[in-house]
Amino acid sequence: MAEAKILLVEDDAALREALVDTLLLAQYECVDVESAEAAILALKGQDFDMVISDVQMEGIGGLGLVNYLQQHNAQTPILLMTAFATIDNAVSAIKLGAVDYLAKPFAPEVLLNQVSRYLKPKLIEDQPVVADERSLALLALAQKVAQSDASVMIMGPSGSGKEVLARYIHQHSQRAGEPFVAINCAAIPENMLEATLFGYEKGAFTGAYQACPGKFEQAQGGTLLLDEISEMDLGLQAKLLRVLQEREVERLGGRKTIKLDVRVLATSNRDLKAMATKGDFREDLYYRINVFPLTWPALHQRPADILPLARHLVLRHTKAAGLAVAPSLDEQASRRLLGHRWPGNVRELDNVVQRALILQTGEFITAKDIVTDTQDVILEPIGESEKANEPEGLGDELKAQEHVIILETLNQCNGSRKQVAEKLGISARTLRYKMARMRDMGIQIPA
Ligand SMILES: Nc1ncnc2c1ncn2[C@@H]1O[C@H](COP(=O)(O)OP(=O)(O)OP(=O)(O)O)[C@@H](O)[C@H]1O
Repeated sequence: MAEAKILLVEDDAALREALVDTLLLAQYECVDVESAEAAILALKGQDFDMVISDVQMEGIGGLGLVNYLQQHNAQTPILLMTAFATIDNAVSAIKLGAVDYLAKPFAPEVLLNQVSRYLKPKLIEDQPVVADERSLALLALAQKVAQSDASVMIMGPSGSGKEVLARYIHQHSQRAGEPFVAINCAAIPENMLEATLFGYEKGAFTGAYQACPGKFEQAQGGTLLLDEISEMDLGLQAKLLRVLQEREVERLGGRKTIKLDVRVLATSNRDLKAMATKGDFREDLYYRINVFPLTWPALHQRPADILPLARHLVLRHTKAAGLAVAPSLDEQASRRLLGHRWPGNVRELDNVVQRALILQTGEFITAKDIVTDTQDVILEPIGESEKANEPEGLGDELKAQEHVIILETLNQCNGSRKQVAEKLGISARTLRYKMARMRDMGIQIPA
C-alpha cells in the first residue's frame, strides 16, 4: 500500500530532528539529509512523494535543489523553508517551481497544514497499528518475510491481530495486486471444509448442483490464509499436505489437476508444536507451514500499543457511524485502559471502545465509559486506593521518572534529539517513539 514518503533537507541538526518528529507523528514516512547534494543522491536512489528543504545551506542550497527537481523529478512537490523570509526569496523560489514557502520559525501545525495540501497521511485503515517496540520489531520482520514466498505461521492469543498481520504480509508482498482469500477452518462444518478448500464439480455430492472453484483456486496468483488451521481434522490435513507439496489441486469429483501458484499463510492460537508432538496435528504439515513463524505477544505484553490502538478504534467506529468528530480519551480513561490485563487482546479492546462510544457524552471518553469484558457495572473514576492496586502502578511511576529524565536531558542538550539519544544511550528512533508517547499523554515537549 502506498505510503507518503517525505525527503527532509535541513542543515541545522536540532531543527532537522524536531521536524522529523513532527512528520513521523503525523504518520508520514521521512528520510532526512543535511544538504541539497545529499538530497540529490537520495532522490536518485528512491522515490519520494514530497521534498521539504531549507533554502540557505552550504553548496547548491535549496534553490539549486528546486532546479534539480524541475529537471529530473518535476512531479515531486518541493516546499521551502528559510530564516530570511523576504518576499524576493519567496517569489524566486515559487518561480523556480517550489510549491510554497515557509518562513522560520513556524509551528508544527503550520508545516503539517502545508504538507497535507500536497499529500494524504499514510493510510492506516487496514494497517496494523503499533507503537510498542516488540510490535514494531514484529512488523519489520513481517515486512521482510513478505518479500519471500515462504509459508508463514502466525501465532498469538485469540484476538491479538493474526489476521491483520496476514493481510499486512500480503499487502507488502509481490502478490499485493492479486487476491487475498481467507478461510476460517474452525467456522466451516467439517464435512464442508474439504469442498470449500479444493472446490467441486457438479454432482460431486448431493447438493452440488453446479461446479464451484475452491479457495485455493480463488487465491490463484495471490495468498491463501488458513485461519485457525489447528481445527482441521487429521484426514483433511493429509490432503492439504499433498496439495501444498504437489502445488496442484483436484476438485472433488473432478479428474483434472489444476496447477497452483498460491502463497499459504496460516494462523493458530494453540501450540501447534505441542499438538504435533501429541499426534493431534500432522508433524509433516506443521513443518511445511511453519517455514517462518511470527508471533504476536498478548496485548498486555506490549502496553505501548494500547492507547494508539484505542484511538485508532475510536476513529474507525466514529467514521463507520458517519460522525464527523471523534471523542478523545481523557487521562483517567487512558489510565484505566493501561491498567487492564486484556485477556481478549485487541478484540476485547475493540469491544470496550464500542461500548465507550455508546456511553460517552461530550468531547471526551472518561473512565466511567470504560467497561471491560469482565465488568458489568459502570465504574466510578479511579480513586487513590484503587490506583495503588493497579498492576501498572509501578510501571507508571517508572514511566514518570523516564519522562522527567527525557525532559531534563532535552533541556541540557538545548533540544537536540541526537545529543539526547546519545546521552541516554538509546537510538534516535526509540527516543522519537518515547517522545511521541509522552505527547500522546499530553506532556509538552520543547521544540
Ligand atoms: N495491530 C492492529 N491494528 C489495528 N487493528 C487491529 C490490530 N490488531 C487487531 N486489530 C483488530 O482487532 C480485531 C481482532 O483482530 P484479528 O481478527 O486479526 O485477530 P486474530 O488474532 O486473528 O483473532 P482470532 O484468534 O480470534 O482469529 C479486528 O477487528 C482487527 O481489525
